[in-house]
Amino acid sequence: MSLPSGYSIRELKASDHTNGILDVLSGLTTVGTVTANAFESIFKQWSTLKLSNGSNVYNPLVIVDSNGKVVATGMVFIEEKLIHSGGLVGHIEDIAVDSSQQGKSLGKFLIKELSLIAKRSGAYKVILDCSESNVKFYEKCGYKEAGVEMQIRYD
Ligand SMILES: CC(=O)SCCNC(=O)CCNC(=O)[C@H](O)C(C)(C)COP(=O)(O)OP(=O)(O)OC[C@H]1O[C@@H](n2cnc3c(N)ncnc32)[C@H](O)[C@@H]1OP(=O)(O)O
Repeated sequence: MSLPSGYSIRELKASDHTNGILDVLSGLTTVGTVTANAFESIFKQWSTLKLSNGSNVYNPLVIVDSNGKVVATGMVFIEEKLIHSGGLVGHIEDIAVDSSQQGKSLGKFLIKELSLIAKRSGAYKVILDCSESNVKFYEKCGYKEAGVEMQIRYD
């Protein structure tokens, strides 16, 4: 599977603050105020954290169009556990494809790349939470329903 012509995938950069990523994420949920300083500080924190095996904990990716504008984004966060002999679990988070770019397999490509990062980092599984309306999409990406999400909110 490859990206459509004109699109490319890469790791998030500190300079992506002004590159459309926050607009893309607003198609997923409320983004709120993220100043350039806050973006840089979060980016630095994500870039710094490492697992015991040296792999990155945070792995944010973006897909950009031929003008370099972010049109899709998502990340896999790798959790280091005590169980499963110090096993690693990937958590797919904050997946969003710009509304004008949906249906071009960008989301599927992004999930494939994020899942591969988790596998290469040593994860024994990758999990995610999604709405009922996105179940079919994740099934097309090879994921299967397992368990029920529970939450308590403080916002
Ligand atoms: C862990 C999380 O972050 S969950 C939150 C996911 N994000 C959102 O809901 C934000 C808004 N939605 C989006 O950003 C996008 O619609 C996404 C990420 C859900 C899908 O991205 P797209 O690039 O549009 O999907 P893509 O074109 O790769 O679709 C892959 C396949 O899934 C199918 N598909 C995509 N979305 C859906 C859906 N909601 N229901 C059923 N099938 C779907 C496509 O038809 C395609 O099928 P095919 O391979 O047989 O042709």
